[in-house]
Amino acid sequence: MASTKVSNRASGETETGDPSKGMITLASVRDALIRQEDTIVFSLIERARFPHNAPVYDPSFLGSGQSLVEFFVRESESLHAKAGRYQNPEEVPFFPDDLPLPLVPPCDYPEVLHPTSASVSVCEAIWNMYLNDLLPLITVKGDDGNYASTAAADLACLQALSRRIHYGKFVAEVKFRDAPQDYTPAIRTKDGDALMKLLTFERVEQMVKKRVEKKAMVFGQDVTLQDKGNKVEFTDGEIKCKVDPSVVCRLYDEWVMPMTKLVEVEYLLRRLD
Ligand SMILES: C=C(O[C@@H]1C=C(C(=O)O)C=C[C@H]1O)C(=O)O
Repeated sequence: MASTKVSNRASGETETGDPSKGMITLASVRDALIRQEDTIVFSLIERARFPHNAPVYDPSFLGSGQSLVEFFVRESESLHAKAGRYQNPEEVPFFPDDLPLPLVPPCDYPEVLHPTSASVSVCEAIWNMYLNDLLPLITVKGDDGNYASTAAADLACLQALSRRIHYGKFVAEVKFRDAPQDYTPAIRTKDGDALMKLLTFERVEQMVKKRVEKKAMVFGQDVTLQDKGNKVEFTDGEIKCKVDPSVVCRLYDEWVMPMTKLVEVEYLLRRLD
């Protein structure tokens, strides 16, 4: 199987693979996706601590026509851009227009992605899915006034989802390099459906869904103890999860994996430009 050199910088741990080996393979890319599941599940658990807090999403709340969550994400991305975050091809901003230039010297990220394909972004779809579909499923109705903390939790969820979904570019690059003879005809004829068939692995998708459901169950449990005088024991009892595991499974099934595959297709369609 072909592998792709990504980094030999001493401190350069990237999501794409083991920097000590400096290579990526489909297995190492999938390992990175598995690790990102933890970040996504934990960020959803953090967001679910707060009720829906509708004013955060109300464009009239600040009086500027921009919702608090949009303001929070735009301002955060501006700061992150100055610090050089978007020099990293693994990071895709939600609001790329008018971002300030980095104040830090350029970082020589290894060129793994094809230059014209690197610009693929499904941020708008992620934004709409998160606000309209996912939030009502992971939060209870209500308003506790914790608006800034809520927006900060939203930012963490949005960034984790975006990173995972846009990671499809790296998946697609490795798949292409592993089997250019399979992908090239469909790329040349711009056949998105054929590309979708080629890059889909049903069995892997089944495992992803099962694993994230289990992670939501394990990570979202309260661990309670009972002090029995001479020893401390775990308390048995009903398990209540902080985020519904079936919702996390559904998130991956209906949105995360389809969007990742859309990124893969869009990337491949431009791969030979
Ligand atoms: C990401 C991959 O491509 C597709 C998308 C998947 C996902 O988003 O988890 C899983 C399997 C494939 O159908 C992959 O092959 O690992």
